[in-house]
Amino acid sequence: MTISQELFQKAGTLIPGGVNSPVRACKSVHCDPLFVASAGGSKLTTEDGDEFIDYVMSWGPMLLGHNHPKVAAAIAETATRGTSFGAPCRLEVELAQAVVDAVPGIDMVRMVSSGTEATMSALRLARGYTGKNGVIKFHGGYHGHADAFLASAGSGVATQSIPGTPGVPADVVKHTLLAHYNDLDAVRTLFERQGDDIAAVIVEPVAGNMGLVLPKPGFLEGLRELTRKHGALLIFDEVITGFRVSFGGAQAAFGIDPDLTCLGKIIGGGLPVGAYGGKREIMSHIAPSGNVYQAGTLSGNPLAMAAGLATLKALAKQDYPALAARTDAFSGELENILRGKGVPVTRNHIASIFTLFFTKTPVVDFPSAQTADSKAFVSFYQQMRAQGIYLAPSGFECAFTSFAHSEQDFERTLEAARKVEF
Ligand SMILES: Cc1ncc(COP(=O)(O)O)c(C=O)c1O
Ligand SMILES: NCC(=O)CCC(=O)O
Repeated sequence: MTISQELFQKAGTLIPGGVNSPVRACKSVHCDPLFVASAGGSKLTTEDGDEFIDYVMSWGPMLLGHNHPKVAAAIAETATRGTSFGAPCRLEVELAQAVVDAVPGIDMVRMVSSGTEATMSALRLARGYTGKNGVIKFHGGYHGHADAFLASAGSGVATQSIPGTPGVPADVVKHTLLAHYNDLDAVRTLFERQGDDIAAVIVEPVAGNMGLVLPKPGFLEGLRELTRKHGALLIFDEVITGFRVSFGGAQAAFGIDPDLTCLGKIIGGGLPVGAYGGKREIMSHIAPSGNVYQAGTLSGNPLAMAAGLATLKALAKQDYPALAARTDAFSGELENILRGKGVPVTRNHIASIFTLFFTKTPVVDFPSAQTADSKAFVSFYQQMRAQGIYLAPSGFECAFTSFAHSEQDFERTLEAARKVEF
């Protein structure tokens, strides 16, 4: 047995499924998870001493690469002054300023400790602000694990084929309305039928939890128009796309002005941070300036703020278009290699994110993502992992590159792909 396998066996007796988040268990690719001992730049090193080129990057946060010296130094320096105050600190103001400066739709922002908290709180605010209950989400969209969002969710819910999660009351689910991503007509119909009681549309502006799916031209614009028309809020869940699709997120890249924006992952530089923000008039309804309650013992934690701030400062100096072009070229070559082996492949790419779907069908929504051949994916995943390439263990997730990935990393990855047999 490897050390990872020993640890996983022990973990299984102590932690449900042996993991603290289901997607890590690698169940659907019929592998045991690798236990990571350390990470630096584009690489992970396991407890067994094996090195992997990482395209998971902690599920998105590590856009600068693992253990970036500036981020590590900021955390260490801040820790010398204490780890949690439960009282306001300077770093919260500085990170809030950095977020407001970067993200066009955010005038005010509230820090929380995860993406789940950000989306859950944004929905509560939308309901409190509009006095309505309904929320439209998209099939295959994942917004964390709050009750309202687990219906037809992507990511691990899709990977494990969990139809409707036990434990979520029907009284809650009845307020969640579903449409297919990129299907504006379906959203229009929901508004026509039930518009009086729809508080918000929540959308990943670029979907990243059914694999990567780009918005069709006009889709996001249409959501903006429909929500305005019916007095509902448009919530952009930019937990993946924030600071990644561009420094100002997908909203800056696509020129759409959402009412509320949810952030997570990159904003914490690898520490537990989420945030939700938006128009001053709406945000001022949050307690204590307003009556929509939301709180957190560790919200605005100094170590987390320091990591986020150091990350955003370093990212502001990075060449996003260059990384996008390199990721496009690399993922395009990967696509060519696989196609050359006779397997059908559809590639979706934006910025430093891509997904290769094992299907001929263009992937524009959850049903088309589900046409991908999961057997081919499992085989690809296993053979790549055996050659030191660490991909997300599900066809419904994205591959992430980072500013730390070198051309040599890409070349080694392509070399591994050339050896894969289907
Ligand atoms: C788009 C999106 N929203 C929300 C979340 C939830 O964030 P967290 O896992 O930090 O709770 C995730 C990822 O997990 C996500 O990808
Ligand atoms: N794209 C899905 C996630 O990032 C989730 C990570 C997790 O639940 O561990």
